[in-house]
Amino acid sequence: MKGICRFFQRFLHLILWLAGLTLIGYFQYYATEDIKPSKICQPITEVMFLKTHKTGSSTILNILYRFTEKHNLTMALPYGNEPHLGYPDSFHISYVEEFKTLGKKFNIMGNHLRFNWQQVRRIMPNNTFYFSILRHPALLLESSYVYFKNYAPAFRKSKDINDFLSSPWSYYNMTEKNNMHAKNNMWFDFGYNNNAEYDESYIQFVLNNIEEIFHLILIADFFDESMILLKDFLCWDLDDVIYFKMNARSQQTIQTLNPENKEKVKEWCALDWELYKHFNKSFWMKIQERMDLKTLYKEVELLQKRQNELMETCLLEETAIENHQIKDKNMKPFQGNTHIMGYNLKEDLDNKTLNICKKMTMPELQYTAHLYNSQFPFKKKKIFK
Ligand SMILES: Nc1ncnc2c1ncn2[C@@H]1O[C@H](COP(=O)(O)OS(=O)(=O)O)[C@@H](OP(=O)(O)O)[C@H]1O
Repeated sequence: MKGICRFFQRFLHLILWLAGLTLIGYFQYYATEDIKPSKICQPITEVMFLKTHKTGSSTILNILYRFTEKHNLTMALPYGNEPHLGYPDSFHISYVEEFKTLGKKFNIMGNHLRFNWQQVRRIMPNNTFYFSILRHPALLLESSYVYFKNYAPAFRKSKDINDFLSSPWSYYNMTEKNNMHAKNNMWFDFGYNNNAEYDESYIQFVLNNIEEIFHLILIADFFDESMILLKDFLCWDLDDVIYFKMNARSQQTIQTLNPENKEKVKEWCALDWELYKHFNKSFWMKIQERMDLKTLYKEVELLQKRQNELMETCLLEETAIENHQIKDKNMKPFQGNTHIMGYNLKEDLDNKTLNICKKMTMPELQYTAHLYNSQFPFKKKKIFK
């Protein structure tokens, strides 16, 4: 009996000793890392991104496309040769290719759509992480104005953006198609009425609704900070959120609102302004809850360092270039009604590096077609238009 007790005592000592060693090893390992992980976690692979317009959303979609390929995931893609998920119609599952066979099995969703929770939840798994991005409404309007100049009737009729803003009601007709780009575009993209009257209880109701569904709302004006917060929420690696800026306007086409009109946007797009103010505040609160500012900016610095390294490795000019300078016509981004910048790759890259660089610079429509064709090899090829 004594022998058995001693055996168990020794066995217990051995277990305690091994547990102690593991703990010491764990703390030593993380003490030597630059950045300590806030927690040990599993990367999230079920993600829905509401791609709002002119908010840096194509840069995020490129990140999601690369993550999808890296982990061999499935993406809810626009059906047939469509570039978007039915926008500006309210989203319906039939806008997704193979929704009947793959519904609830998709991992990632992120193409342009007008949000409709009842439909989206029918095709995405129940544990999906929902996020989106907002931008200051004045900067967004500047960007939309040139991009949608001939597409939105309200813009088409005005001389320039300051002319439009000086008397918006003389150009804006709420019954005309495609005018959502001219007034409260983010509110519209979230699925709400962009022409609704300003009403505090209605606004509060919408903000509460969005908060109930979306786990995270990023802010384009703090893009790199947003990437760090996103990677923290998703438990992704820093490399997963390194990006090259997509869809930037050429310098020559930039029209800037004068200070008076910049202020006026807060009234003209009052619903978007409330949305932005609310989620800008909650963005910084979420950062505070999850990390201190020192850690945040250390990670931002690492992200920018890695981004610069990749720009040097990949890009012929080491920066974005004008559309007419892009050598490979298959790598030209869709131009809207303006001039959108793109990239030239270096010519002597090895295959592995070339693949990384190509995917980081591939414009949205081309990448959508590429993913579609590899996800649905037996369907008619999607071609980018
Ligand atoms: N990383 C980063 N940081 C800050 N801003 C960024 C970033 N990436 C894209 N952008 C700017 O976002 C604008 C394009 O937005 P979208 O890609 O959402 O446009 S679209 O709706 O898909 O056409 C476009 O804005 P403008 O240049 O003002 O037009 C891009 O320059």
